[in-house]
Amino acid sequence: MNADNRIIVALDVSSQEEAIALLDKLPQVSFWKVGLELFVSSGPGILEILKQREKRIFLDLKFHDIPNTVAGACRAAAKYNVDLLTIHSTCGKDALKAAQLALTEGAAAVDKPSPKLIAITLLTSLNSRQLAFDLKIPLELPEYALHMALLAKETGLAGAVCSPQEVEQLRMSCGDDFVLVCPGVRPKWADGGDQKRSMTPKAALKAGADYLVIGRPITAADDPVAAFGRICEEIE
Ligand SMILES: O=C(O)c1cc(=O)[nH]c(=O)n1[C@@H]1O[C@H](COP(=O)(O)O)[C@@H](O)[C@H]1O
Repeated sequence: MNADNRIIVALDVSSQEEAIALLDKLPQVSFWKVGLELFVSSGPGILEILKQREKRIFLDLKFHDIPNTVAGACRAAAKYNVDLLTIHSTCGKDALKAAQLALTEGAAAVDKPSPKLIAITLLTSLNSRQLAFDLKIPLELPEYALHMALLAKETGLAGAVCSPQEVEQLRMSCGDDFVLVCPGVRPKWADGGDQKRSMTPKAALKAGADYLVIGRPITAADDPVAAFGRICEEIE
């Protein structure tokens, strides 16, 4: 796979019009992420637009609920025929299992391939201090992230979302077939913003990420085309 096919650009805007403007500006991007801001603002229409343009789609709705509810949400999401879908590992094993089963059944019911369900391990906006003092988790951060990834793997999920700082360890423990998606990616020249566990795109890929999720360093740049091009050059 070309290095630039491994970049998923986050469409974190608040209207379909803004999203389409970014799609028009960046036709070279092949994989887009639709997250909570855009989906809640404008609904599923954008998914159809991305499909018409033959783009791959990461539908990042980060489900987090009881088994019956996440299963229902996954069954409904299966009809969108996206490539990746997210759920929080902290839902627990029963909910992860129910979600995976419902997604597979939902996709079969509409005769579409099943999206890959991937689990959030620990949000990249959190650091070890917050894990210990705010969330009161009595584990070292890398150990916690690995535990959450293994929970997803043992439950039959296709992969996990993790920070690039943990991806090497997760790759070693979860194997090559487990899809590892890394947000919290920052080129040296970009603002860190609210991301706490970052690495550069090149270092994240070298550490074992399958895909990088990058938003603001591209979409909020003065020149998004130049920013995307610069990142592709840096990782080639
Ligand atoms: O699931 C995600 O994609 C995600 C998980 C995570 O732990 N951290 C994280 O930043 N994300 C998403 O990745 C994107 C990162 O955007 P930027 O910080 O602008 O590059 C946002 O859309 C986040 O919702």
